[in-house]
Amino acid sequence: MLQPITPTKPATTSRAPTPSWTKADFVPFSPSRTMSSTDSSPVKPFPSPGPTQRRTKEEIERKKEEAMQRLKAKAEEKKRLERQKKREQLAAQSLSKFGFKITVASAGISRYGTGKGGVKKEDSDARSPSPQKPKEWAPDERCSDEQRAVLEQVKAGDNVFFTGSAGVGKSFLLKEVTRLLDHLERPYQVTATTGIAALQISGITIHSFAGIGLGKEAINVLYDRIKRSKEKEKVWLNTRCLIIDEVSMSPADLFTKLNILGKLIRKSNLPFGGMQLIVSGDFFQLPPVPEAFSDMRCMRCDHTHLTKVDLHDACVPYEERAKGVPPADIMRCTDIVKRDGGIIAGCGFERRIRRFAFETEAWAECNFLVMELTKVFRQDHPVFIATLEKIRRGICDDECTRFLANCGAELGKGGNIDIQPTNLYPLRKAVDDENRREFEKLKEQAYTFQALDDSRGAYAESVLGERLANVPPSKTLQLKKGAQVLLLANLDVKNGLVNGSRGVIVDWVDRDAVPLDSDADEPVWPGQTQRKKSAGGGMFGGEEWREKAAELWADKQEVEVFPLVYFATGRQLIIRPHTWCIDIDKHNTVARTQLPLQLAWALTIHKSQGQSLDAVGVRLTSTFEKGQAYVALSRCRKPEGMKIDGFRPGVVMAHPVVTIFYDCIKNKTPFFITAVPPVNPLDFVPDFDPLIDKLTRIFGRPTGPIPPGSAVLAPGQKKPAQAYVNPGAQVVAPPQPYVNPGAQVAAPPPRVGWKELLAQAADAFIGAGGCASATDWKDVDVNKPGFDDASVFTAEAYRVISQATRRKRKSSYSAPPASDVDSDSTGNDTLDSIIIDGVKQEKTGGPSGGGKGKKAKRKRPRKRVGH
Ligand SMILES: Nc1ncnc2c1ncn2[C@@H]1O[C@H](COP(=O)(O)OP(=O)(O)OP(=O)(O)O)[C@@H](O)[C@H]1O
Repeated sequence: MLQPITPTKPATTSRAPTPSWTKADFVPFSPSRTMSSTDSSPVKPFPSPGPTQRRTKEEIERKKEEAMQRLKAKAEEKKRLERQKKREQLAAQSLSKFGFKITVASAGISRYGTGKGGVKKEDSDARSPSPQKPKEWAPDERCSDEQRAVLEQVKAGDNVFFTGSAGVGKSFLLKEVTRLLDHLERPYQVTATTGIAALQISGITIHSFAGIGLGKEAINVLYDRIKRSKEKEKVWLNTRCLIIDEVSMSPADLFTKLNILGKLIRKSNLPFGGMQLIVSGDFFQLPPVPEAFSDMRCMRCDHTHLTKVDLHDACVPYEERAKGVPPADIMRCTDIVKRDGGIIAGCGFERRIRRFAFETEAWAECNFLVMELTKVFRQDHPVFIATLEKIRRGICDDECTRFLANCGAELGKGGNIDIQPTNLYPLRKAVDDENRREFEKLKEQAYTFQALDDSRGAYAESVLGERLANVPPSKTLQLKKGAQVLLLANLDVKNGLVNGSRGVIVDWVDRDAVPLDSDADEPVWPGQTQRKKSAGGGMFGGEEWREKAAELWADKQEVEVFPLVYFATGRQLIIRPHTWCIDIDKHNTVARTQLPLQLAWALTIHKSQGQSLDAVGVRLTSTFEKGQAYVALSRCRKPEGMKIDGFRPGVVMAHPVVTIFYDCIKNKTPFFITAVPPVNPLDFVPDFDPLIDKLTRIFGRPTGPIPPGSAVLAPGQKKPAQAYVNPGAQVVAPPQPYVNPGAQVAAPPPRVGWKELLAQAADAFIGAGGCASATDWKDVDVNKPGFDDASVFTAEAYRVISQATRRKRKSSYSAPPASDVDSDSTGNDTLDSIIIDGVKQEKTGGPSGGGKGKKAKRKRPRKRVGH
């Protein structure tokens, strides 16, 4: 074996150096020479050959081989760059035809400056200030006075809601807000209510921030989910300031849940647990997608059986009818009597079905400083701006109709708008038809991909086709090189590859290709970013199961390639199959595996919200939603770049509640007035929760029935008490509940405690023959098919209680009782220092209040399960 040349020896010199070894030291290497363990003579190292030594044949061969490799690598690199350039050209060409530009964004976020990119660290951390904090901060010089005023309020720490028509620069201003927060070193999170809106402001979705998935479940389920993950909890705890864009698309329930979750996780009774809230949006634009009646779940106990009940006037203690606000339905969580005699207990919780976030108590609690931006930046044509403002408010007079009829004169005539318009349609079907037409124009070879559908449960199997008939990932997907595509899944949120991202297919990659380089400009191998990290191993929908589904999908395809897509964000990605699961109920799920792509020459109006476009074709024939026509018509920068089809005054609609809300903002009058106090967050936490004692000390014990809610304060109103004495208020102030003398006033439903609920559920479970007695619960496999919600609930509750009891017993009351059971606590809020209303409270009684002395023993009542 040869020793490496030591660095002290020059590798090449003009003269041969004198060897530092003697001839006697040189022992030629002979492979036959073996070393025996008994050989006592010290083995001398083989000396390195000097530069004058002749190279061996093998060495020459090796060098030659290396040189060849280098040449090959160089040639490949050259080819790669050429291929890359070609792909970029193709992508740029195809996207720019539609007015999209490729913006090469670096990975992560530049915290100071543009605020571009995703979250640099793990998603778990709020964006905390970086060490290179800019010394000086000044708003962008383009900011208007209104925009500067918003920044001042943000700086002051107020909860701010800024609103205004489309194009007044709300998203633009949010970027300025993040620059300001960076400067102030105030940890913040930038979120939006949809993936595409989040992409516009380089943020994440509000769901992703909160760690609540779709957020449809009851508050206690979501709370549990967050508490079980240290990372998710850390995000909530570390965020000082929460930014939410496109708040108009946030369902009212989601806003309510986030408020309560914020309080519970941050252990503070302040709205959203004391975070500063900066929300922006225009409620005249598209509203949140309404929840189907069959999908509604109880916010308190996650029961799926809700029934509509008559408005009992005693529960409507605020004035709203005088303003013309239509009364909202009340849904009550009720029992289900099963055919076999068992009962799945409902908790009796009632809530009013509201659509918009501003209709909730959570909104009222936040006491937003409402700031309306009025200067429109997207358009500069004064008549166009005035027309859009009328349409925003649901007004369409002759002047508007005439103006809109003359729009789009230059489009397609080779004038100053030479890009192909992006067509916007209200319905997905029309979008699909147009995409197919454009697709057929491409001369490239078409590849077809068939979806793989699967189901769990007998019922799911019977409705598989029906349930998957209208989902966006199509059953048969045809793609070609050069096709414009839309991503249908959040593949890499940090790098802006989210549901709605636009790109072009620039190449085909062999399915068996080895993982490619992870250069910034190279395709990221899908395994790194596309694998959905879902728990559950081989279970239906679990990670292993998804991998298997992807393999089965691949076996089904006739072609063995994946598309390489170049996105408008400047990133490219090999797109592999993705699986979507739709839960019908606990035991039935349908799933589709397909490439998460859709052709995208045309877009739905929903997907276009928040975008500015230079050339648009607006097709309004089948407009079905309030605000839809306004969103479509306000996307284009110039009237000459917008061609309108199917316009009639009837498509211009504004939601009456939104109109009332904005009138209140304009007149500085209260929207709703309420005497209902904010709900106690503990109404949504089971009383066997391990942290219940600690939480009770912060929030107090809930008393009385939970009001059905939805009583909202006016923008700018301070407290409910002040609302009634506000002399400036121009509305009839009704402090007394409205009681209809003719109506039979139904009594509010009795309060059902968690224990009763649990007992009822247990009875139902045992009654249904689930197991013989309560003690058998611990052996229950809750994942076994055939178990209904109640039994799962009961069995899991049993587990929680027994775990907590075991932990308590283990500690033998020698350690602080609450922290014993608080296995999920972050550790900085033990019994000795708890946070009440955002203020750290020191517990008295211990030496120097620091909690280092012996803790007082505390007798804790033994908890029993229902019966
Ligand atoms: N102060 C400003 N100076 C110059 N341009 C601005 C200013 N504010 C916003 N803009 C530009 O106006 C256009 C529209 O802005 P932006 O998308 O932020 O509006 P928006 O209110 O969020 O619209 P939408 O409600 O449709 O989402 C963008 O091109 C943006 O760069």
